[in-house]
Amino acid sequence: MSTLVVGVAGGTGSGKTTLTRALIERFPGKTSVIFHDNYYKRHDELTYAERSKLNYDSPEAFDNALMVEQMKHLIAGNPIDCPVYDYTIHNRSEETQRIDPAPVLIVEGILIFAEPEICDLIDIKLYVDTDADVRILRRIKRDVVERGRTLESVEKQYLTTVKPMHELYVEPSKGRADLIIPEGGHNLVALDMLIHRIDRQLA
Ligand SMILES: Nc1ncnc2c1ncn2[C@@H]1O[C@H](COP(=O)(O)OP(=O)(O)O)[C@@H](O)[C@H]1O
Ligand SMILES: Nc1ccn([C@@H]2O[C@H](COP(=O)(O)O)[C@@H](O)[C@H]2O)c(=O)n1
Repeated sequence: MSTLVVGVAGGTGSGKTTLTRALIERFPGKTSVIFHDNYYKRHDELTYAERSKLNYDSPEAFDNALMVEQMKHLIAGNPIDCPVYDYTIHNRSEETQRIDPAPVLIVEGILIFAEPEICDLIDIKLYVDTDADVRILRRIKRDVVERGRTLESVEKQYLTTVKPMHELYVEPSKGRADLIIPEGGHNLVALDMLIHRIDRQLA
């Protein structure tokens, strides 16, 4: 079985997961997905307060070697036990998740195109492009409702690390994309083109 690797990058809150979900729904049973976020480094040695101050928007925050190794396993047709990240504690959880290989491997994350070894394994590179004001509004809502954060902590993190790292690493990585998609999973024209391209691979 040959594997088509589709990368979905873009800033925080841009709509990456929405696009990823739209692709999974269109190809039931034919996709496996891995999220770069699940490969954030473990920090058991730090307290919650110390972990909450770390920079989570730089390539060094991730265990990229493990992600590359597991991507290669999936591409070779073998299952993996993927780490599972828990944003509410700023740490990797004790669980792992079994992921089986599939004809289409979707890889999602803000920094996947900023890491050459990950980028080199991706066949179709998609960058979801959304204005920064829209993204921060979405992020505030999500981080407070789903990730147990306060408004003040979201604001502080955004200004100290998220925004500068976006400008340093995420935005420049757009240049490595094959396709730049405004509106992500809601862009029906782009979605249709992608579906045709993936259909061709699966035929
Ligand atoms: N094109 C869009 N128009 C309006 N809302 C969107 C669009 N794409 C995503 N969203 C919403 O924005 C929020 C963040 O989207 P998500 O896909 O989780 O972003 P990311 O994975 O890039 O952080 C979600 O609530 C999602 O429903
Ligand atoms: N403990 C953590 C780990 C990561 N983040 C933030 O997640 C963002 C990436 O996820 P998206 O779904 O928004 O793409 C990234 O910008 C990190 O700042 C966090 O807040 N806490």
